[in-house]
Amino acid sequence: MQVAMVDLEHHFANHPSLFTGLTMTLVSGHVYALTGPSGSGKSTLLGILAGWTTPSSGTVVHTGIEAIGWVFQNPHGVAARTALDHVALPLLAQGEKRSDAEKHASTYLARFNLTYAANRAFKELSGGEAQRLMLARAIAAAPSLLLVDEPTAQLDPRTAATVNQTLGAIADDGTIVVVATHDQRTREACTDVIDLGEYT
Ligand SMILES: Nc1ncnc2c1ncn2[C@@H]1O[C@H](COP(=O)(O)OP(=O)(O)OP(=O)(O)O)[C@@H](O)[C@H]1O
Repeated sequence: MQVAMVDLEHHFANHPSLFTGLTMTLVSGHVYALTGPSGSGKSTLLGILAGWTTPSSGTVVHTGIEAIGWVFQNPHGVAARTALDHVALPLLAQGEKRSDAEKHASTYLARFNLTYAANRAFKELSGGEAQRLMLARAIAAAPSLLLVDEPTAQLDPRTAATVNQTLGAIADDGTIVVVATHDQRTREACTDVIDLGEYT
């Protein structure tokens, strides 16, 4: 399973290039921090990796990528549903029995330090808990490629730290993870860095 970026260049009509000459192969089990100044094209590159945006030149070759997951900067959940329900849902959708899905969901909650919050409604969760829940839910859906956009942007530094602590373990199942971020500590929690500042 891999995603190969080959000589990518992108610019919007009548604008200069955001990045150029970007060649890199993303592999299973790695968590890539996607960094660069504001406006350098991080979100645009996530869209290119997902296949939503066609690069101006170069190619992205997906090998063995079946499902792509996203986690956005603002957590979205169902207010009255519990944390456990949010993670069990993708497992039920994969055909697991409810009892198995809940057991399995509990292990994902544990991985993101949320065991204590399993039976809390989404609306009762703090920003950091809700963001960790989004990561747990995304991983439970077993994507081959997970794209995460600024997971700590809305969080204070202490809460952000609780999210960053879980990032290292996020690719344990072999998922390829790309995290767009401005946060130095998020960057340090990842295994690799793609710095768009190097491709201008
Ligand atoms: N559809 C579009 N048409 C024209 N310009 C666009 C479009 N989408 C984004 N841009 C511009 O391209 C540049 C890169 O945007 P992008 O959101 O990818 O940057 P970013 O690195 O994610 O920024 P930030 O760190 O501020 O979130 C910005 O100047 C943005 O205004």
